[in-house]
Amino acid sequence: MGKQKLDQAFKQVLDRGDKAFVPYIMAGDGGLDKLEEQLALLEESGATVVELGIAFSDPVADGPTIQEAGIRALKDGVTLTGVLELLKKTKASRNIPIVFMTYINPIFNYGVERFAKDCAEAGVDGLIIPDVPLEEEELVSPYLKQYEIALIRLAALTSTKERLTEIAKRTEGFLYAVTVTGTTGARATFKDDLGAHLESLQKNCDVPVLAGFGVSTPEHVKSLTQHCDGVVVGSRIVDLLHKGETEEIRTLIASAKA
Ligand SMILES: O=P(O)(O)OC[C@@H](O)[C@@H](O)c1c[nH]c2ccccc12
Repeated sequence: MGKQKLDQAFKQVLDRGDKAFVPYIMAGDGGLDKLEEQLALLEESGATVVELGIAFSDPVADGPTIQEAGIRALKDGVTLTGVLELLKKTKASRNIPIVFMTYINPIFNYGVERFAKDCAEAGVDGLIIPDVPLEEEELVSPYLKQYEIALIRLAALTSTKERLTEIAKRTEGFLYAVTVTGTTGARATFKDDLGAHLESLQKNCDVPVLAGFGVSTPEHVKSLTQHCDGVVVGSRIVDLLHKGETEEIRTLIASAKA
């Protein structure tokens, strides 16, 4: 459960010499009744952990692909409550750890303590909350600690060395190393010194370092994972899932294998 389940999942993958692959999908894109099947597809395809997005009306960190997926989910009437209920009901049919990506607003609206409790009951093992900086995480961290839910911190390219060190020290589950300055979305290339940046993050971090934002091809996965423990892929997966291109999804996930 929780943090421990994440640690075990990463250990298993890294011990056999593979890299971690964390796909992101928008919960309820295509209808909430499809979620169980989508999670099963990702688990079968060899994903290490699934990052599940909760649709929100003001997704400040997201680019067009994920914004559109969020709009589709919201139009379909998907809510945080609905997602939690579905995950709770289908928990027994799943082995793969789940991490929520949600902005802080829906959590406040739901009630922080109740949210942490219901996440634990639904089998949500970790959280990514992009609009809660280090200085404000006390708003949620005590409750997450109580239910052993990992708070995954994001390391931005623009942060100072001191700040990055603190983030790497505090993070739980994994460190989310953001590879670009800007919003989510598939990109063609990365900055030249990204490898060195990822390696320096790894030096200060006891949990796996995963690179995310812009990662969209098997070639990206191969080259980035020379410098870190794995990748997070969002927009490309959202796009392929929307188009029903499941074979492409399998190929992309398999590219993290040794
Ligand atoms: O879509 P990309 O560029 O592959 O990036 C991953 C990303 O989608 C996923 O991790 C994510 C979706 N929304 C976020 C908001 C903040 C941080 C991360 C995310």
